Amino acid sequence: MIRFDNVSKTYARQKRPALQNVSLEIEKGEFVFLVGTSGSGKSTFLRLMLKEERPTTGSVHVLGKDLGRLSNWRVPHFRRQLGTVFQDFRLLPNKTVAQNVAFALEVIGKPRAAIRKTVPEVLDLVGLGGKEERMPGELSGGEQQRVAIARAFVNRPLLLIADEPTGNLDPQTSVGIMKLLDRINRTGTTVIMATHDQAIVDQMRKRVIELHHGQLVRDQSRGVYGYQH
Ligand SMILES: Nc1ncnc2c1ncn2[C@@H]1O[C@H](COP(=O)(O)OP(=O)(O)OP(=O)(O)O)[C@@H](O)[C@H]1O
Repeated sequence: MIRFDNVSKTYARQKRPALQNVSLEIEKGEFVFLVGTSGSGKSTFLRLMLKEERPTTGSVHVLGKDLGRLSNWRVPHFRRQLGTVFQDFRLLPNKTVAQNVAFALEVIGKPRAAIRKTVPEVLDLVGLGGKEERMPGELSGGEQQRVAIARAFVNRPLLLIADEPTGNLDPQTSVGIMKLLDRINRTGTTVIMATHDQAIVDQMRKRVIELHHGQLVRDQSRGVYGYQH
């Protein structure tokens, strides 16, 4: 599903590489935590998977495609097969909860009738049934993140990429969000999540990949957070 072959990335005008000789494989259906101190390369790793950045050397394969050979005009179609969730939710503030989720389907040309049916289903799945007409500003942080997850999942992506999805949430709310991501993972969606949340990584006991100064220093199944920060 995902393969990094000897991937290094040095940003323009930087001396130190953000990623250095990273090789790994992630299989379909896995749940993977990406950990490491600030600046260790986690976001760079995720951006390479989305083809938002290109490696300086090495190759990245995602969903069977060599991203180095994927032409730019195919990138939007490629990204539609991935769902993304971020720390800061990134909802459209002037659209309702339902409109935020519907928008993800409108941009890919889904028929109206299908949208009308799917949006309430996915909002129920994330525990937001009854809040369809609220504006994002009228929701708690945890609820806003549930909307973001609904939006990411409504296309049934094969891969969900989450960059610190619990970074702005209190511990109890974070547990709810993790239960939801776990449920999504159980439907067969591969989940890759960058995080600084020690309690969550220790609780979930999933595969843990640790980066340090851009190098892969640990790859552990049923792992723990493993370092002090
Ligand atoms: N667009 C960029 N241009 C130049 N340097 C960058 C850019 N993005 C990241 N870097 C550098 O690359 C290194 C890795 O950064 P990255 O954002 O991948 O780390 P991270 O592990 O996600 O950190 P954090 O946990 O703080 O989000 C850092 O030294 C950072 O300063």
